Amino acid sequence: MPGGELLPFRPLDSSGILRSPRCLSVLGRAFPFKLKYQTCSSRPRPLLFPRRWRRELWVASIGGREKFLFEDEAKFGDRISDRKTEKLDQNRVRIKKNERESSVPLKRQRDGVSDGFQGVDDRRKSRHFLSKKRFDGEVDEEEGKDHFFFAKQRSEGGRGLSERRSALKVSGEQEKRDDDEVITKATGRSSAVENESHLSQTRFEQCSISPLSLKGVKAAGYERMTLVQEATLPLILEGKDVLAKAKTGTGKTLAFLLPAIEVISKLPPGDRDPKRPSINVLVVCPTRELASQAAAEANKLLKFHPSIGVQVVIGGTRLTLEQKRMQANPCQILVATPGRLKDHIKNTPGFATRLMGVKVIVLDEADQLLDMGFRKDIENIIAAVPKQRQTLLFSATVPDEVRQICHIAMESDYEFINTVEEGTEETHSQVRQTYLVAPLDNHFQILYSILTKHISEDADYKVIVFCTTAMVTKLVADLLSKLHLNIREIHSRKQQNYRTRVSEEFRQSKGLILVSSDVSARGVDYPDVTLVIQVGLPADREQYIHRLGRTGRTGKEGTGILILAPWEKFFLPSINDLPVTAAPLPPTDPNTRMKVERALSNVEMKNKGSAYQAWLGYYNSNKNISRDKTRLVALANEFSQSMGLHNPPAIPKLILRKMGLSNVPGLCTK
Ligand SMILES: Nc1ncnc2c1ncn2[C@@H]1O[C@H](COP(=O)(O)OP(=O)(O)OP(=O)(O)O)[C@@H](O)[C@H]1O
Repeated sequence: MPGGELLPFRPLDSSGILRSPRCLSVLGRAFPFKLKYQTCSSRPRPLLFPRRWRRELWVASIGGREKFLFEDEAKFGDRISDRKTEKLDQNRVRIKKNERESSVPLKRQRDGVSDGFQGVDDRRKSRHFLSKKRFDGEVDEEEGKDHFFFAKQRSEGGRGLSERRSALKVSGEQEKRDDDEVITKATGRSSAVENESHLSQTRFEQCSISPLSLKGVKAAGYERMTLVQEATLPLILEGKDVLAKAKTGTGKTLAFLLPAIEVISKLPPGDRDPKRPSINVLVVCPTRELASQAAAEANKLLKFHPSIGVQVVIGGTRLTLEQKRMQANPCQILVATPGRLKDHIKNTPGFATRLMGVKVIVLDEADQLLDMGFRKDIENIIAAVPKQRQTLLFSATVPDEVRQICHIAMESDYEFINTVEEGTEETHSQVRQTYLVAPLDNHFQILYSILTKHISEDADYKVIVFCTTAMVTKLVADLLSKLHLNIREIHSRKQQNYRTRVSEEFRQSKGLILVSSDVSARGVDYPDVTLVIQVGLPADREQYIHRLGRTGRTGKEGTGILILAPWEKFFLPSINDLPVTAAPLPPTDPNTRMKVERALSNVEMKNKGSAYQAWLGYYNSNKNISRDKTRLVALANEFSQSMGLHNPPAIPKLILRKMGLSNVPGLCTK
């Protein structure tokens, strides 16, 4: 978590009531969506923030002195929208209840909001199913075993494509045809530009999985196992806890789903009550898109297992709908995002009991889930499942710190499977990576030039442009639409049904650009992405790798471009072990510049103001930049100028105070 220790948000007093009308209107501007959710406009009256909300508002402290508002946009946005749907559900229940109990005095009905929250607090108090066990974060001395797993094909994988193609020729045309057929079946695309270094020589029928699972695997179009699947399957079937690291797009989802399904299919009949089956496999994913995708993959594999069901529970959808769905179609595999899972543990009758049947828990994108942003939720979830279980942690990046806290979830004798050979890159060799360094003022123009060039070169283009925050994503999407590019945007400030629709459209399409915040950075499997552009500083090395990993999946080729300002070059040493090379700047063309400037002048001022504030917040949470506040503001004002503004947008004084930016020269306040 950038920015250090987390402290409660200041303006809320201990009772959670915001009394100052001034604060309220300021907060109203800062978090309009939050106040909208509360169905309170910026009318100056006391506003009750429930206790659980107060935990969502943070002030971070650097070096114990400077305090500023910290917002993890993706997570925060998801949380707010979760609360919104949950609140709607509560209101519906309340209305029904009030309809039934028409004798309840009107005054009490009107006070329903606080009653409702009280009810939730009461429910929280009665969480007898949560153990008292605490995790103190101490490093376990006895680490698990490490397996740097190099299948015998690895050396082959290191070869260039042409060499690989001739190797295929030597080994016979028939084999090549077989392989082509497999890849075409699995991906719907020809293997002409595919590298197979992620695939092992082991076929699924060679491993000990049930005939029904094998049929499912074959029907999904998979023939040979990927390296990570080959390495982890026997260990998981043996009952081991496994931490697995494998490059992006190399089939980690199937690597944990397949053995998990096997575990369920081998459960004795006594453990399987068809009317109210317990949840046997719990998969936790950091984002909704990823959870839906994992559930879809599970459904594919379960095609011939009619008695095993899978359900997904994610924020942004109605809790009651999910409750009904789980009742109507009980499942043994549950895929969930942490926030919504916690809601079900608290609010869904019988859910906690069903969780006591968990035999396998999977943390997908484990390093992110075990990071500070999710850690508490994960600890609570782990406390809600039995101690006697198997734990699987998967990710493309496993920083040392994550290995040190693995014991939060796993037995000390867990196995560490690493399919990324030490000394080799964590990214794919078939993905060409470059970076450009240019003044902020030129970034929009450079982005536009790169996109138009790419589109002209590849009619089947499919591009993801990653931006630093949700509001900057919105701004860039607005700008590129005004430049008549075929754009979709996705970020945490969009409604879940919109996110699902756009995500599905992008999965199916070609000739489309997705402008995204980090909600698409990890795990999302969009086939055939041709180019990934990262504009501005990635949150860290891991995020750079995951974002880049949206292209070059399953051996396909791809390109990654990182656009930095000169003062962001400090990021480059953190990726200097990756094959990232400097690229020349696209030629400056006065016509393009004019076009971009004209489009910028048509972008709504409100969006520019929100982007400016979000930009300032994002870079203020980066230690390297926020150290010198005067410089930070000067840089933010460069960003403002790059949006075509002569004066920077005004920011509420309270927000600036929380950011630790009061009285910093160069800022406009309101
Ligand atoms: N054995 C296999 N043979 C061919 N394709 C496979 C195989 N296993 C998985 N795939 C395909 O590979 C693609 C990537 O899989 P998946 O999304 O699980 O990758 P990942 O390693 O989890 O990526 P990330 O690190 O980005 O989360 C999917 O489209 C999946 O269908």
